[in-house]
Parts: sequence; structure tokens; C-alpha cells
Amino acid sequence: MDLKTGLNSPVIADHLPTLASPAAVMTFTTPTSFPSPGLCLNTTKKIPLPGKIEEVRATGWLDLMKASSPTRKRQTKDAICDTQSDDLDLQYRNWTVNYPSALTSFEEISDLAGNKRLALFLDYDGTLSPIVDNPENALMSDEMRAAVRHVASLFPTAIISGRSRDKVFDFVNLNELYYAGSHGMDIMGPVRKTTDSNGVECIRSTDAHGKEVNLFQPASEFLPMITEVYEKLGESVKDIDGARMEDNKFCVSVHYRNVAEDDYKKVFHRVSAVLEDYPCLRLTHGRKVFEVRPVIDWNKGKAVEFLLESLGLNESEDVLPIYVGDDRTDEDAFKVLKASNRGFGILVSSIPKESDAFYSLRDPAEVMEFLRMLAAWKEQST
Ligand SMILES: O=P(O)(O)OC[C@H]1O[C@H](O[C@H]2O[C@H](CO)[C@@H](O)[C@H](O)[C@H]2O)[C@H](O)[C@@H](O)[C@@H]1O
Repeated sequence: MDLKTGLNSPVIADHLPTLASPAAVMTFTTPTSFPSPGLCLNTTKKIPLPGKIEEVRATGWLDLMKASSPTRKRQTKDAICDTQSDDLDLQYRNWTVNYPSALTSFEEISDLAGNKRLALFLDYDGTLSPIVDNPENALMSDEMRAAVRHVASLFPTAIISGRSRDKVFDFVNLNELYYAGSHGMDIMGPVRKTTDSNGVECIRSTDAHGKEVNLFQPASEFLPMITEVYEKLGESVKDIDGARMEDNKFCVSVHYRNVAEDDYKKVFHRVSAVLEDYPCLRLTHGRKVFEVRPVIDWNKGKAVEFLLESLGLNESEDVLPIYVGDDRTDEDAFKVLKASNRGFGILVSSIPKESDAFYSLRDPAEVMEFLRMLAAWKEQST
């Protein structure tokens, strides 16, 4: 969808997600094996681009870095100017023509759900907790925890986060859920209800409460490489004021939210320079953060498919998966749901954005309200 064209689109009537006919249900195919890091080691090292082109590439990244997830300080400054704030408001309202609010469309959503079984997938940062300057302080409120606990008692619910699984569990602290950390590369899910014979290598384990679980870690071979690159990246950005590293087990985050804009370029160059030696790792960009991860064909979308199958919900047409997330990496999950015509994504954003989600919510406060509405609807309809 073209955002500009979309803004003027009067078409609301046909925006409903088309849900799959029984024949079109999502089929999950896990790659039987992933490329091992060893295979990448023989890959020819990337030849650095000549000065000018390299500069253009960096400028592209730089624009992205500046535009991504403006701090609250900047939003407040914008809000001081009434005209500008009215414009933003109008843009947002126009945008919701194409991405209707999941709150105001709740009746439509509950009609879609009908008697289907819901499966809920929730991102963490920016979805269940507000974006804050220090990633260690991204706590979830008690009210939000209660809302998540409530929906999890009614529908299978999973958290799918870029953080390490342990870290996100510490934040959420609910045993009723399933957790996928490292952008889905570290899943602790239910013991599979379907057959184990399609090549998926899971480790049978027990959780903190002795419950049997399946551990799926498709990037486990990359762990030594990730540990090494974490050290090198840390070393390379340590003199940049405000740069912060985060070890997310199978991925590494380099945060620049607290870095002065003049130093953004430095962050980008330092990170790219380290990655020149790691053709098996790739760089993605989130909300004022660079994320380094293995090049394997696995993401939050695959994690959703994997969990649906583990829950025994993949084959049946009476299941409605809903994914709520705010970041670029959540788009992989939105795409999977859209492509399979089964469920839909809800984008959490207070600014207009292109997305494969179907509905929108402004911020974590609205996410909490939506979760409460879902729980209330389920309880009064049974
Ligand atoms: O998939 P998610 O759960 O959304 O994780 C993505 C990244 O989230 C965290 O960073 C973001 O939130 C921080 C706390 O609000 C904020 O300071 C940072 O600027 C955001 O990018 C997390 O710290 C990262 O490691 C995750 O990759």
C-alpha cells in the first residue's frame, strides 16, 4: 500500500481481513537444517566499497537512524507547535482509514473471531512496555501483567521478543505463557501435539516448574560467533558516549538512543567495520538500535508458525492467530498471517507507518485495553 495514496483512500468497506478457507490453512515447513557458521567462513570477505559509494550507503543508514523511533523529548517539542500537532493528528487519523484501530473495530474483530479459537502472540518492547532510554528499565506495569495473565488463562499466548528469552521472562514473569527470545531463535514451547518427525530438532526439557517443554534453538551453532562479535562490537563502540550493548543470546543489540546525533555516523561505521569479518551475520535496524544476528532463514514469522504447530493449532481452520507488535521485526509475523489469510497483525504505533498489519493501536496503554476487551468478550461469550 502506498501511504500517500492510502491517506486519501475513502475505501473502508473492503478492509476486512479475508480469512482462509479450510483448503488454504497455513502449512508450516521447518527447514530440516540450517547453514552452519562454518559454511560462511569460506565466503569471500566483502570488499569495502570505494569511498563515495560507501558514503551514500552510510547516508541511507544515517537517515534511517535519525528517523527511527524519535525520543519523547522530540515528540514533546513537536507538540508545542499547535499547527504541527494538528497536522500530525490529521495524518494519524487518515492513516487509520487503512489501519483501523483495534479498539474502535473491536466488534468487527469479535465477529471475525466468532467461535474460532484465538491464539495470541505479543511482542515485548514498545508493545507491553513503553519505550524508555535505558533498556534495563523497560518494565511492564502490574496492570499490564494482570491483563496478559488474564488473556493467557483464556487463549494460548506467547511472547515473541528480540530480547534473550531469560530477560523477557524476567520482565513478564508469568508462567502461563510461552516464550520466544532472540527474535524467535530461542523458543520454549509446549511439547508438540503433532508428530515430531518432520525434521525439527527440539530438545525436550523441563521449565522452572518441572513442566515438560520443548526447546527450539535453530541458531545454537552460532553461539560462539555471537559471543565473539558481542565482545568486538563492545570494544569498538566503547568510546562513543551513550552507545550501549545488549547480549540477547543469539543476537546482539547495539543501542544508540542515548548517543548524540552527530555521533550516529560513527556508530554505523564502527558496527559495519566489525561485521565485515562476519559474512554469516547480518545487521538489521530497530528502534534506535542495530541488531546483529545469524543469517539463518528464521524470524518472528517462522516462530509464530512453529508455535502454532507445537500447540496443535496449525491444521485447523477454526483458529484465529493475532499478533501484536510495534517494530520492523514484527512485520515478518504480520506477513505470515497476512499471506496465510488466517489471522492478522496489529501494529502498535503512534505515527503513520507502512505495515503488513491489519489493525493498529497507538501505544502499550491501548494494547492493555485491547487485551482487557478480548478477555471480557471471551468471558461473556462462553
Ligand atoms: O522484539 P522486541 O521485544 O520489541 O525487542 C526489540 C528490541 O527491544 C529493546 O530495545 C527497544 O526498547 C528499549 C527499551 O524501551 C529502548 O531503549 C530501545 O531504544 C529500543 O530499541 C531491546 O533492548 C533490544 O535488545 C531489542 O532488540
